[in-house]
Amino acid sequence: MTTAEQTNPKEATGSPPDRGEVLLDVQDIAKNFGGLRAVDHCSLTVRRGTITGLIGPNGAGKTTVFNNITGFIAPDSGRILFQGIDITGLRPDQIFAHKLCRTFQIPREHGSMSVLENLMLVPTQQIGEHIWNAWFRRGAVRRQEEQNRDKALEVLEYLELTHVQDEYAANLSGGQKKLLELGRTLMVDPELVLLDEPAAGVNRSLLKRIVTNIRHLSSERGITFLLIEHDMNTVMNLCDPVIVMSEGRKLVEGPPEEVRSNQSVLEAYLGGQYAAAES
Ligand SMILES: Nc1ncnc2c1ncn2[C@@H]1O[C@H](COP(=O)(O)OP(=O)(O)OP(=O)(O)O)[C@@H](O)[C@H]1O
Repeated sequence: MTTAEQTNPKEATGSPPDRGEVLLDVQDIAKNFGGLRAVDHCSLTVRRGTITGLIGPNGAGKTTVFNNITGFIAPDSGRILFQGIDITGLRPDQIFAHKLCRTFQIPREHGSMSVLENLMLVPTQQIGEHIWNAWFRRGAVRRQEEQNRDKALEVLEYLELTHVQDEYAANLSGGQKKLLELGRTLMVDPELVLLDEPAAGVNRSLLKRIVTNIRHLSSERGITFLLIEHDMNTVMNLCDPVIVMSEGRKLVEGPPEEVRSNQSVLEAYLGGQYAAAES
């Protein structure tokens, strides 16, 4: 057995001791869809300052865990703490307001709006949304819109998307749409960003930019990341620690090189093929 943390599925807790405080604490969550157990008493933690990878074979339950954390699907049982606050069962917008943000496997841009407008739409506690504010506090509303626009322009510059700011979002390439998704999270200065397959459908040069951006946002702005990714090169380059899920639970957690050579991870990925080759 390697030094990667090998966990009993029912007691899957803990992480390497030499990291920052626990930012996200997923405690024993379960989610069934009819007779199918998608998440099976899964526990995991994400420590502040890390870029944590969440990997596992298709159907392991990774996206369902993301949906549970971000309020898109409530878990049937278990608890989720973010910065020590119980966020279990809160709505997505309430969780977003805690500065826990996510991107989607398939980007969800507003195609008929410009790239700049897509960013300006991100809810940043806009006072103009209340009708009486729009009537009686017009100056304040205008100032906030200006601040919002300045923030959006800064995000676009950071992500090197300024040249497409007036383009319809529908016209962006797959990689640019992923960058726009990342940009939406940056509108609220997030604490934790969950990225669902940031490398999927992205060409090599844009993938390099996305990886560089994630690294810089982590080291320069102190943003913590949890990302699901099937592209192992990206995971190995970017993530530490790496959490492996299988059959709805955390199987192993550890540094990427240890996880890669872990026997139970190989078995989980290769399943029957691996067992047959061994015998
Ligand atoms: N809304 C749903 N209704 C019914 N079954 C679902 C639903 N969402 C997910 N599942 C099932 O739950 C299981 C876990 O799915 P999930 O998408 O969480 O896995 P995953 O690890 O993210 O897989 P992938 O890597 O292929 O995206 C799968 O068997 C999937 O078919």
